[in-house]
Amino acid sequence: MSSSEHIIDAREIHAWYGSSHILHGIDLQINRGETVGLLGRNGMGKSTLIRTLLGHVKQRTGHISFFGKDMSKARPHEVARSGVAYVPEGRGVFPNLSVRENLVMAARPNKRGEQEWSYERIMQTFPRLKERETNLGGQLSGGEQQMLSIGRALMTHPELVILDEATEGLAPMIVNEIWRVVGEIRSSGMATLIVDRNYHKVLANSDRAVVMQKGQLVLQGEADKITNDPELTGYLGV
Ligand SMILES: Nc1ncnc2c1ncn2[C@@H]1O[C@H](COP(=O)(O)OP(=O)(O)OP(=O)(O)O)[C@@H](O)[C@H]1O
Repeated sequence: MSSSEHIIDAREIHAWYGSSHILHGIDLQINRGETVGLLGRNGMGKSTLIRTLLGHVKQRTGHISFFGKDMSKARPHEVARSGVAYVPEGRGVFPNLSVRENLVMAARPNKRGEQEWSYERIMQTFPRLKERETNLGGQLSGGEQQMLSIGRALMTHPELVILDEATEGLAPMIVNEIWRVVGEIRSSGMATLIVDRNYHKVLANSDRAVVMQKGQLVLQGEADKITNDPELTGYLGV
């Protein structure tokens, strides 16, 4: 596969916070339309890897390309323009704008100039947001804000959407809603990188999974194979 077919092609990534060496030579590729689960215990470097790919961690070495273009030194706003949407835990919502305004202002057509994820489609996908259409972002529950944040990401028509702990701290019913939407995104052909504590759900909803331990990738492969790997539970501490 040529590198331009990879959405992300990261090689030998190292990253530091001050003098703490956190990532130790990570190679990660994400292909078009692929759903990848990123697993590992707390503190193993998952968020740091995502933040490094997005240009938020300045102390980094290695090679990162997006769609075959060198982005090793890119800054966050340049990455954001490259077709990768990041949904951080419970953020990215404007509290003083309505649900509708939050969504409409994010809209950007896809490469063919179409609004595949239109406002109406987002309303169908998230019936709870439809009920809150005129409410302000700041009046929503945590789960609704998370849905709005995912909805905003979809309306930008990214090639890849990164969901970092999207279900963290939410009520079970909302968590189920979010997993349903993850399935819908997957079947729409949009690539996804998912981090979530519920590794069963991650594996059930991914094509491929990678497992991190102490800043390194220690296990990777097709999700159904990883599920049955006897080393998995050891790496996850479960
Ligand atoms: N801003 C920071 N400054 C210094 N050290 C940090 C910072 N953020 C994270 N770390 C450290 O980097 C290591 C990796 O943390 P990271 O958040 O990437 O792990 P994680 O796998 O995402 O875990 P979690 O699920 O707990 O977020 C940890 O040892 C953490 O304490």
